[in-house]
Amino acid sequence: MAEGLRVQDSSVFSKMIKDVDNDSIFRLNHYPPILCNNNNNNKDPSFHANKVGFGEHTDPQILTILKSNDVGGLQVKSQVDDGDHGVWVPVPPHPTAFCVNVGDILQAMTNGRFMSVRHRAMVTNTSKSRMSMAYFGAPPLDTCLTPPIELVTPRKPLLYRPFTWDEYKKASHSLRLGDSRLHLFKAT
Ligand SMILES: O=C(O)CCC(=O)C(=O)O
Ligand SMILES: [Fe+2]
Repeated sequence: MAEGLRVQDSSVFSKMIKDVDNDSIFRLNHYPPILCNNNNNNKDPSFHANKVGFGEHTDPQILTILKSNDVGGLQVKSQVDDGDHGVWVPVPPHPTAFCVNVGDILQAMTNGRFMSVRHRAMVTNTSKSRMSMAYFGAPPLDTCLTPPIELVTPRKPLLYRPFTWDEYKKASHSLRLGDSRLHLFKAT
């Protein structure tokens, strides 16, 4: 990504994740099937369960590498503008591919060239559990997050003030899952 952005230090993003003190995490999510107490045990083909299993959010870290079993449910929101007019686009499970999401701090570190993606997981299956696993690459807590100088120009001034990953995590604890956290760090 750094090479694609013509950043001289091409390890500027990867070195944060490779650091021995990185704060990366690995999470397993389990979405049990929706059981419904209707009279025909959900065998009615017109019955479509549709519930939010994991609410709309952006991942706060640098990037996420995500994979699920063969049960669908992941959706990403397209074109989020100020009026929040995006539409939900399903991301079907793939047997051999991972889904890679840009996280909030990559958005800050690329000065908005890459945008963190709003996504959610729906539960639509009435018979089979959905399982997903996600690796969230994060820097050490005390890393100062600010874009490389090549990405800050008079035409693209600094969007977010420098902050540490620790500061970002603490600030987001005061917000709800779906709230936008990055705006707390907007440069003035
Ligand atoms: O289960 C999924 O596909 C998405 C999970 C997710 O967004 C997360 O764990 O942050
Ligand atoms: Fe997520």
